[in-house]
Amino acid sequence: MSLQDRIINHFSDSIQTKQDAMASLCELIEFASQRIVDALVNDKKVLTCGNGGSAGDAQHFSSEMLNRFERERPALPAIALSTDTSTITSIANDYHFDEIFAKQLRALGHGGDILLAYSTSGNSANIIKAINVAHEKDMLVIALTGKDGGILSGVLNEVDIEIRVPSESTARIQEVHLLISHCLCDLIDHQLFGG
Ligand SMILES: O=C(CO)[C@@H](O)[C@H](O)[C@H](O)[C@H](O)COP(=O)(O)O
Ligand SMILES: [Zn+2]
Repeated sequence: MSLQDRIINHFSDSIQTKQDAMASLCELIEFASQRIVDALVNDKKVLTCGNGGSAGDAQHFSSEMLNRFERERPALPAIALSTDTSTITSIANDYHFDEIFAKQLRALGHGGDILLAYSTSGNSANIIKAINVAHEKDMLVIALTGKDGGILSGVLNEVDIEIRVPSESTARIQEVHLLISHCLCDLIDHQLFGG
């Protein structure tokens, strides 16, 4: 296969995954955006986490909340738990890598806040531990996953929301997670500020 054929395959697979996701996930994305808006109007915040490319997604979303998405509007409260290298390395060094999000959440999360967790496999132990802490604190969990949802899908409670991208490919799932994040930003802005 030529290099250009490989590129065409990546684009075709990405387009197909997005079409599959569009056909199955619109209602859940709408519902998730409404839960985030409910939290924000009650002076609560969104805490985000993820590993690797998903750490990038977590901070991408929080920066669009804190700064702006596509319009001028007030800053919205969000914290990415994947960004503070001093805190992350010390927790991993002194305790365990599985604790890097959970320990921050114990300090920063409050009842009514939302944990927005990104995991393509649903099997990252530090995400599972963060979800357990979120539940202890009466936070709602919105999980962006893929594949079969992994362990994560089994630890969510009945009010949590799992948005599972119908794909087995980590890269394709991440590409749709980014699109879903931008949908959430747009829907949040629209519900809060109109237009
Ligand atoms: O970006 C990629 C692959 O596209 C990688 O960095 C990937 O995010 C890492 O392998 C993560 O550790 C995978 O974690 P998860 O999505 O299974 O929770
Ligand atoms: Zn990636």
